[in-house]
Amino acid sequence: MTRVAPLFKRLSFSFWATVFVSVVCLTLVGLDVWRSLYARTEQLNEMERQGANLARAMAQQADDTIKAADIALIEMVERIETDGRGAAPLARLQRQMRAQVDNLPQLLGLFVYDRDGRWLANSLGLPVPAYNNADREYFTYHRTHPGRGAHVGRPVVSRATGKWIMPVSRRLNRPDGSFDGVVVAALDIDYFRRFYESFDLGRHGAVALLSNDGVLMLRQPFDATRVGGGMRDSELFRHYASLTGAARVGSASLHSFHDGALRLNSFRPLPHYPLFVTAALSREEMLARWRRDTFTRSVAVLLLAVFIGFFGRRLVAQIARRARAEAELREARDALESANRTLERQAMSDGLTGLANRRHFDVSLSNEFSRATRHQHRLAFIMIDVDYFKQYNDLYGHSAGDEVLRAVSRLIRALTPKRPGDLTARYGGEEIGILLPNTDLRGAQVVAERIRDAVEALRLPHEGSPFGRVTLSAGVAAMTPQRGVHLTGTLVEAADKALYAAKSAGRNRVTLAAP
Ligand SMILES: Nc1nc2c(ncn2[C@@H]2O[C@H](COP(=O)(O)OP(=O)(O)OP(=O)(O)O)[C@@H](O)[C@H]2O)c(=O)[nH]1
Repeated sequence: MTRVAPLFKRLSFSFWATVFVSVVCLTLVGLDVWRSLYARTEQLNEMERQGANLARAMAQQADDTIKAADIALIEMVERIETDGRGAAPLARLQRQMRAQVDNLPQLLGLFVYDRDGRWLANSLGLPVPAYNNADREYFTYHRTHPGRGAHVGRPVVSRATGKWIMPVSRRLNRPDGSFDGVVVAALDIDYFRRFYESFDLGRHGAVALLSNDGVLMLRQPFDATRVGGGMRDSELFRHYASLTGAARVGSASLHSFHDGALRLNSFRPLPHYPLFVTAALSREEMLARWRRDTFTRSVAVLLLAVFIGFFGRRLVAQIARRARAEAELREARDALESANRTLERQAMSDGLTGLANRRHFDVSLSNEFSRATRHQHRLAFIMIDVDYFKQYNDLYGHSAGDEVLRAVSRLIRALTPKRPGDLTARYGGEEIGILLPNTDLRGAQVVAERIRDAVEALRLPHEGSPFGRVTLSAGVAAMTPQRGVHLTGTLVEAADKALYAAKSAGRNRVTLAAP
């Protein structure tokens, strides 16, 4: 604290004002940068949440759609394997298949093929056998795989309807377990597309349904050249395939297989089938609005900071100018006061000796006389005169005489008591008076003797004096002034008379006035 406080005072107000304006501007800009970064993170988080929600909805819809068709297939397998393939059971089965297709809007048709791929029954009412489907991928799959689970095949264009379908199929077995044909549900690709079209994916977003072995089942926007094709080389598939378990529900920024754009891909597996969905949203598109907002606000904040900085600077400069002007005024006032004090001192003091002058002495004498009268104190006065000074001037010159007066004055000043009211003054010519309030005759005599003695001891040569050196004589008077009886002049006259007596008695001595 003790170090900080002086530092605070030493640095100017304009310095602190500059610091304040700078801190305000920097804080403003800093807060805006922080807010913008926070908004960006929020925007990306929101995008991730949106992608995850989309993926969840798509996975659920695909799973439910396939499951409904698969339940119909399970029932058909059960019927055929139980009731056999006679004309009557097949006619009954075909009626039931038509009813199923009418119930499920995602179904374009249900089909039964024998072990050679020939049509046994269908829900479309087409003559049997109309086509042979032994070449289809799902047919080959079931012929070569003894498993009884559902198989979701590559999307193909239906031979019966000419529409894009996704085949879901199951294997038919003989009682001995050997292959005996396939039942197929043809899912309408348009059914999925209509669902996907209901999502707002932005201009650069995309959603897709893929099989776990890398076949693109469906994509929105729809791309007929890629649907049913392999995507094993795509960044998306490689990333998904590297994940296992719960990690397959997640998201990653990946480059698109289709256009190379960087998108945030949220993926999720279907709960019951070896498929997964992905919802890809464009980071650039999502951040475009954030960029626009940030740019507009940043320009406004920067303008504000520049505005504050500019006017702050002007204000600080003005404050600094005013502070300088005030300092100059203070200096001028101090110089004036000092000059006044010097003038005052000069007006009250004697130029040659530096002692109080006659005017000062008269004022002090009057004051001290009144005070002594009021309090009935004694007031003493010593009148000092250099002996044979005229001769000294004549012998050594006026300047040398001045020098003696200065030396004697210095001595007298040094030896005179310094109590309040004591005053040493040049009374006139080579005469010096010493006013000593609260001092009796004896006390004043001691002072006078000490001065006389000291001057003599200086041994300043004086050929014109019988003593051979500069000496002085003093007359001492003291009184307790009585109101209406004494005047200020009374004390001076008494001292002057005593001085005259000292001169008459041979000089270089102190004479006391008669009480
Ligand atoms: N150098 C100098 N001389 C001064 C000054 N003031 C007065 N004097 C001279 O002091 C002398 C005073 O002489 P007087 O008082 O007549 O007598 P004195 O020669 O001192 O002799 P005594 O006083 O009788 O011992 C005069 O010649 C004045 O010219 C001064 O400021 N400087």
